[in-house]
Amino acid sequence: MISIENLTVRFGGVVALDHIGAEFSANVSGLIGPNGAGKTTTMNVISGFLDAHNGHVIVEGTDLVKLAPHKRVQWGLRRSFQKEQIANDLTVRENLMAITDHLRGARVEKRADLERAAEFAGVTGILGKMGRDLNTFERRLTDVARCVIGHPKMIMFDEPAGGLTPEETERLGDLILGIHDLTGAKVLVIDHDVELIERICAETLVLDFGKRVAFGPTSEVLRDPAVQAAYLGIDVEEEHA
Ligand SMILES: Nc1ncnc2c1ncn2[C@@H]1O[C@H](COP(=O)(O)OP(=O)(O)OP(=O)(O)O)[C@@H](O)[C@H]1O
Repeated sequence: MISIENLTVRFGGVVALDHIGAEFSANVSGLIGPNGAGKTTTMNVISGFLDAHNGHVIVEGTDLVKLAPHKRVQWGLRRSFQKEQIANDLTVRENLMAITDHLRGARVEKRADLERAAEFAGVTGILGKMGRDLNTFERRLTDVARCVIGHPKMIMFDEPAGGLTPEETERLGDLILGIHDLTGAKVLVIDHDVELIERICAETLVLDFGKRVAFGPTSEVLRDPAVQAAYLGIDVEEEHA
């Protein structure tokens, strides 16, 4: 269970998140909303890039908002970024080792963990390739491998389908769906690709202007007129006229 309670973030006069609450029980959940809705702010608060003015994010009994950011990684929090954090002058293997090096455990276990993550993400064949030589999809797969290393408990993906072809998006969706079975982690996905969200996220939270518009099973949420008006740009008045 990922329990977001009363989460509030302000930037000066802008209320980026206004007392947001949602209890995600699905293995893969979605977070959607138009530009400026507060999606990235939510992810930044959970990962520790930003401080919340108020509220809690409780996962498996731990309030992540209260943990120091580096302790959140040790606890098992992982995230991907809109622009992947892959070092160009390191190989894929070295990029993955940058994660395992920061985790506790014996070297042999870390190596096995790395190999398992690489195999899962489908990057075993490119472990020797330099970061700068990777195409967009290979970078994204490397990012997935980074996220599943080291017994994660919660993984957040920020627009994972950005810049991918429909076929690549489908393969990435399959991978994300497999993460819980591999690691036991809960997954939270932000994306503008509603088809992807509908396919892989059992539950979805919709934000608009920092407020909760809807939360629940994804198919129900996407049919909600308030969501269609806010997110999909459909004029509800017109629809019902
Ligand atoms: N560092 C900041 N300083 C001031 N305002 C900010 C800052 N970061 C975000 N905001 C504001 O907070 C609100 C929420 O922004 P956020 O980036 O979370 O939205 P988003 O839903 O992720 O949008 P997008 O889909 O465009 O990435 C917006 O009004 C934005 O302008």
